[in-house]
Amino acid sequence: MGEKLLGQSARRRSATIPTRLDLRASNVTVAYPNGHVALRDASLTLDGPTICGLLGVNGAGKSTLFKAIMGMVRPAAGEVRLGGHTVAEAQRLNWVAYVPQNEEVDWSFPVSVRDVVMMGRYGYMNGLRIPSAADRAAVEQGLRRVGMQGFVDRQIGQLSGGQKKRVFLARALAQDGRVILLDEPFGGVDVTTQEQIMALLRELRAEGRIILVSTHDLASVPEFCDQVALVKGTVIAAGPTETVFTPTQIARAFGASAAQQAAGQASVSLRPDGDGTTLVVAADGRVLGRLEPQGMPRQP
Ligand SMILES: Nc1ncnc2c1ncn2[C@@H]1O[C@H](COP(=O)(O)OP(=O)(O)OP(=O)(O)O)[C@@H](O)[C@H]1O
Repeated sequence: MGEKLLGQSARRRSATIPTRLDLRASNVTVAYPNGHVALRDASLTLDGPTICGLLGVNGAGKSTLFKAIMGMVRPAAGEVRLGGHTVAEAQRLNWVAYVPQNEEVDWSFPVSVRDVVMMGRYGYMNGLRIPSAADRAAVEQGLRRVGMQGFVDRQIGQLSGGQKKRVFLARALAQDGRVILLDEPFGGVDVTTQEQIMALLRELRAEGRIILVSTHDLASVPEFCDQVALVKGTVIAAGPTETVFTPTQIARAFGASAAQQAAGQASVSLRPDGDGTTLVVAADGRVLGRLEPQGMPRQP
């Protein structure tokens, strides 16, 4: 009976996966129970396959947008659709996989690496959660792809920060999500691990998935993001990296002083103007943009 049910749901999944998947967040507003509005009227469209960087200061609303895409918070207004499906339907189809920030996980919980990665398969199992041969193979393959196959029986709390991240990536791989959300995958990892994770994300894009990555590592964005979404209480700009990851837009999202560092690679400087605004100036003296006191851009 269980096998039969599993077979039916597997058929349903394969029948409904579109060849091109899109993610559409439309005018999403999220308020937490304490009344704090973390996102207001946020819209983002991603036509996969793609790698999109989600950028913004601490508290800008990046994790909240992830939670809305995963169905962990219900928007007070607006909606998220994946391949035309609601978030609840996409969850049933196992489309959305999530790699959390290390800080979000209770590492004292006594589970092995195998158990954590197997969680990615729960959506494919019946109520008894007895792994099939396919589930075990997906777990093994996920761990192999992130180079953690040698740690399968280790308690998750006994791993380094970078190793924990790789295990959660393996969980997302085992889940075979069409949309993969990564919350700061490069925080606290060494350069080699960062390069390995980037290479893996490129592979996942080549497999047709949508990858949405929140990161504070702005320097790496032009190298590995096709698109960028800037978040500041809403999505203030989104689109191809070359058009959105510009000094003026970075200054808009990160504020004047942070933008000086963030946009250092683009050789810009910020210069106060007489009327209380700030000029964004290129190395050759061209004025690239002008920031209003509250950080909103205006044409020079
Ligand atoms: N459960 C909650 N209840 C109330 N407010 C919350 C809750 N979670 C987050 N917030 C607030 O919502 C805002 C957005 O938080 P969010 O975690 O989405 O930011 P973020 O961009 O992911 O930040 P970071 O870069 O620090 O991870 C912040 O002001 C935060 O304090």
